[in-house]
Amino acid sequence: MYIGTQDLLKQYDAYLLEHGYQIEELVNLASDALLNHFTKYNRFAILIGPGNNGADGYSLGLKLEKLGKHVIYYYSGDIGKVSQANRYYRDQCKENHLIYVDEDNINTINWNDYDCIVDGLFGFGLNSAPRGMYKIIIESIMNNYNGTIGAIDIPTGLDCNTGKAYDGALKADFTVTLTALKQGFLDPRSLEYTGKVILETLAVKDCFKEAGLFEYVGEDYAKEHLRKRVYNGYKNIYGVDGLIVGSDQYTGAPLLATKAAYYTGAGIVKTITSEKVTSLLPLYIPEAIPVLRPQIFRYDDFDGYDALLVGCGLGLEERAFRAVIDIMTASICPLVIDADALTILSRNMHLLEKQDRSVILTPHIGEFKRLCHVEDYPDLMIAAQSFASQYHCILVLKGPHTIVTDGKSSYRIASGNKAMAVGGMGDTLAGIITSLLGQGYEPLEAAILGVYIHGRAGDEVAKHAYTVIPEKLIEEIPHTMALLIGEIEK
Ligand SMILES: NC(=O)C1=CN([C@@H]2O[C@H](COP(=O)(O)OP(=O)(O)OC[C@H]3O[C@@H](n4cnc5c(N)ncnc54)[C@H](O)[C@@H]3O)[C@@H](O)[C@H]2O)[C@@H](O)CC1
Ligand SMILES: Nc1ncnc2c1ncn2[C@@H]1O[C@H](COP(=O)(O)OP(=O)(O)O)[C@@H](O)[C@H]1O
Repeated sequence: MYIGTQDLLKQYDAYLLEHGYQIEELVNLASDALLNHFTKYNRFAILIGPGNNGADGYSLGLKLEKLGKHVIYYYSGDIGKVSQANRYYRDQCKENHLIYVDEDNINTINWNDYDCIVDGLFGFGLNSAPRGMYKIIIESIMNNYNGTIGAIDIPTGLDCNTGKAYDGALKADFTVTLTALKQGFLDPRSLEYTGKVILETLAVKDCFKEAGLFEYVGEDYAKEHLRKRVYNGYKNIYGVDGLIVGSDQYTGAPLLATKAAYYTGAGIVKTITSEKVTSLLPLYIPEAIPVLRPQIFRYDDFDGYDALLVGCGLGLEERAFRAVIDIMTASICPLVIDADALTILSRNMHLLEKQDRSVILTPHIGEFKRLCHVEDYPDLMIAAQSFASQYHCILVLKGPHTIVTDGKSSYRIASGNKAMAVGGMGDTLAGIITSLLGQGYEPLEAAILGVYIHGRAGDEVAKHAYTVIPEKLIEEIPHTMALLIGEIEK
């Protein structure tokens, strides 16, 4: 299953059109996919907007008419300004089935004459609140209609990217969404407007990835990719991780990252940290190996590691800058960069350009903006893809349904919940991803799997808790992994 934003979906349509498809043909395929979901109704009012959502409405209506259904098309706006496909399908409709709605006749329409209203007013092309007659039509239906409303692609008035309703939106009973889920549907509050969401893909060449759509990653991915531990495994085969984390000022983050790495299955974790943290570490997690962080790293300080993590409570003092620069220039194994190290990196972006190894960056949105030196983005998913592609790195952009992308393949992760908005949660995730990287998972796989496991462990805790404390989440990790691998039952 794939996910798109308004711009990504436009990109997908453009990709198909550039690869030999005609827009009328796509609309025909869209109505083929829609048809089954409407055949149980008999009398249809199809609301038609000016774009291809309206074209889908006409094309669907023509097919319903062929099945003997009663169909009336209600349209409005400037008829001279409709899309090419909209005109093409409109021309095939019988004149006496087309009703132009204006202020004079809106109150004469009895919507309850129909057992189904099909919403083909606006789809992903809507870019502001419906105005004028469109708004009046929506209000008239919402105030008077008692039957079933089925939306094509997106209920009119719902923002495709945010899932927020504009002033004037239809509340559908069900939405048949085409090609990909819309980013806005990830926000559960959108359900009030979409009703049940049914995804239908069109019968076209599989080009979701080429066109840049995001894959939605759930339990199936984790089950397929998570590996069983082997019968005669020895700790070294599960990796030696070096965590360059913590400072005398920030002592909690390194403890959480270290514990999370162990609980995710790391063989050995060496926590290269400040003096204060070296003394706290064994009390919190006796398995950990504290290493006092040198003022200046030498090349051989990085020998023998399978994965490195830098960040998590490192601070922003001069020696933290020194440490990040040393790690970026003198170490060679796969690297995870989190928290303060991202802020330091944002002032030294040239360091990222020179990396000849896998680098995973795990910013939250604030850190990402700092890395990009921008205040806002028209489309976060596209911004994430471009960043990863420009810097040849893997980007884990944290938030609800965290984004993971290497610029070529892009994902949104299904697990995680609002109870996880607690300090220390990012440090926990960084430890999990580093652990998987050290265990030999491919870097992109480690990032996706790490985010899924983190969110899933959080979901397990949230089943019986109002907040998810990182400590509790970490302790849930081994159980969650055993569940996913099928070694224990729910
Ligand atoms: N790959 C796919 O998923 C396909 C999608 N199709 C359909 O095409 C739709 C997208 O078509 P379009 O890009 O033409 O977009 P829409 O049909 O959503 O509407 C775009 C039109 O609405 C106007 N508009 C936008 N906001 C407005 C506002 N607030 N008030 C008044 N007018 C406004 C625009 O100027 C444009 O004319 C999809 O939602 C889907 O239903 C199919 O037709 C083809 C294949
Ligand atoms: N509302 C939410 N829904 C889902 N996941 C969330 C939510 N809030 C936070 N998270 C997750 O918690 C983690 C928070 O990371 P971060 O902001 O770096 O925390 P910190 O800096 O405090 O360690 C991320 O993995 C994020 O995806």
